[in-house]
Amino acid sequence: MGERERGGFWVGAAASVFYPLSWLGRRTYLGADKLPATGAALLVMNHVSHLDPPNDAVFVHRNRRVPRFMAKDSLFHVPLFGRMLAGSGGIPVYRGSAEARDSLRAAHQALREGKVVVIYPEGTITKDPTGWPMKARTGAARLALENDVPVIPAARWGTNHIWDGYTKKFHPFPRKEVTTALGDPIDLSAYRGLPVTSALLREVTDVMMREVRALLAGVRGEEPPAEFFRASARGASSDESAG
Ligand SMILES: CCCCCCCCCCCCCCCC(=O)OC[C@@H](O)COP(=O)(O)O
Repeated sequence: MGERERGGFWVGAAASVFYPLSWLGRRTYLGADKLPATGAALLVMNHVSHLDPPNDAVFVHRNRRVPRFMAKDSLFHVPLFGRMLAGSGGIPVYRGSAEARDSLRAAHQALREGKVVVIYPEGTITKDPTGWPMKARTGAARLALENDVPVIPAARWGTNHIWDGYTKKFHPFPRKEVTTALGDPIDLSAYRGLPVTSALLREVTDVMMREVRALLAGVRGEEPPAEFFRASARGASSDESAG
C-alpha cells in the first residue's frame, strides 16, 4: 500500500466527528479498489440521507484519500461545521444562481490539483419516495466533460434507514446495514471534444446517473424504475448548476 494522502488540521477535526457518525451503520464497501490511489477523480454519488457525507467521507478517507466535497453554500455558514468544511477543502455550490459557475471553477481547480472531488449531482436528497436517484442537475457532467479525469460512479444505501431526512426519524437500533459500492470509471470518450451544449450535458448527466442507479440496483437487489423521478418543484429540472 502506498502513502496516505495528507489532510490537514481540519481534515483531522472532520475525521474525529465523522468516524463516530459512520459507526452508526454496519458498513460494507464494494469495489473500493476502483478509487484511484493517486491523482484526480470525480466521485459521482446518489444522495439519500444527511448521514451520507459522514459515510462517504469516511469511505474515501479509509481508502487513503482526502475527499473534497461539493456542498451547498449555506453549510459553510454553520458555526464550526462551516469552518471544518472550508478548512478541509469543501467547495461551495451556490445552487440556482449565476455563481454556480464559480463553484465549478473551484472544482475544476481541485481536479487539476489531483484531488478526489465528491459530488451529489441531484443537489439534494432524492425526492423519489422510493429512494432511487431523481433527474440530476448538469453541473457534474460539465465537470466530467471538461476534465479528463476518471469519473467513478458510486451508490450508497442504508444511511436513509438510520436517519430519514424528510420524516426526521432517527432509527439507530437495530444497527442498519450501510453499503457503499463503486463502479468502473464511466467511459465518456464518445462525448469528449464535442461542443458542450445543454443537450450534451443532459445526456452525459443521464449516462452517469444510470450507472449510479445500476450500482444502487445491485446493492438493493431490486429493479430500478425506467425513468428518473422528476421533482415537481423547480430546481430538479435541466437548469445548469453544480448539483
Ligand atoms: C473522515 C475524513 C473527513 C475528510 C473531510 C470531510 C469534510 C466534510 C465534508 C462535509 C460534506 C458535506 C456535503 C454536503 C453535500 C450537500 O450539500 O448536499 C445537500 C444536502 O445534504 C441537503 O440539501 P437540502 O435539500 O437543502 O436539505
